[in-house]
Amino acid sequence: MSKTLFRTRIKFCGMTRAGDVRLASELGVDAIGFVFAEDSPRRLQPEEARAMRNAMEPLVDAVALFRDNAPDEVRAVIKQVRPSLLQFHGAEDDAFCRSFGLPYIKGIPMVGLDPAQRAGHATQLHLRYPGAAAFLFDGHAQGERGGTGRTFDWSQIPTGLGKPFVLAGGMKPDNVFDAIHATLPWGVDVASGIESAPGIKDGDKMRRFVEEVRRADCHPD
Ligand SMILES: O=C(O)c1ccccc1NCC(=O)[C@H](O)[C@H](O)COP(=O)(O)O
Repeated sequence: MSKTLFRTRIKFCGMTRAGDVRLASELGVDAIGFVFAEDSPRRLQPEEARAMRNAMEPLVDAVALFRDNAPDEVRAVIKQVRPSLLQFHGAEDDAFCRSFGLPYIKGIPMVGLDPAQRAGHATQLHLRYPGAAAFLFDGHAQGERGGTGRTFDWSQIPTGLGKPFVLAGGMKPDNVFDAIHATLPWGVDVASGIESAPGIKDGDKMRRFVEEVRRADCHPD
């Protein structure tokens, strides 16, 4: 596709208030993430997420995020919230991620990789998650939770993935322009960089974030 027509997708993650969801939709955000990971300060109950799902406009993806949740819990969320995509951030394998019949994004920790993991990373990811719709590269180490606002060394992003990738980890209005230029992701994902407190989104930061992504798309070189 011509560079001038390409548009970097935006996902706002860890929404907990219907007003924030409405503003995100108005700003043209592509996807909204609801967190069900047990240890998250942004964790929602399925009924809370359902209320926010109902505040979403058409043509915006609802993403349900899990970290080693039990299969029954994933199924209960799907039934109540009707997400269009699932996102897994734990030790789930491909068979588990696929078993719910929805496309899935696999979160990949990018901090603390050893040389063996770095070598042939794209191939390893292909073999481990053949069913993934996309990978999301995040700024935490294996076994840690995401959503902490930490970046990672973007030069470690594997090349030759053959699938879209989403850049996450410490994205904020002040660095997302440079991050897009440095890595050319399919999309960017942000949680804490648009917050005033965990789960409480800040309208000005949300607006500035979207403006900076649009600016990067208008200045591809
Ligand atoms: O957000 C959480 O609390 C969370 C908990 C457990 C696993 C993943 C979690 N969040 C992942 C994300 O929200 C995104 O990957 C995010 O873009 C990265 O977070 P941040 O660095 O705060 O932008």
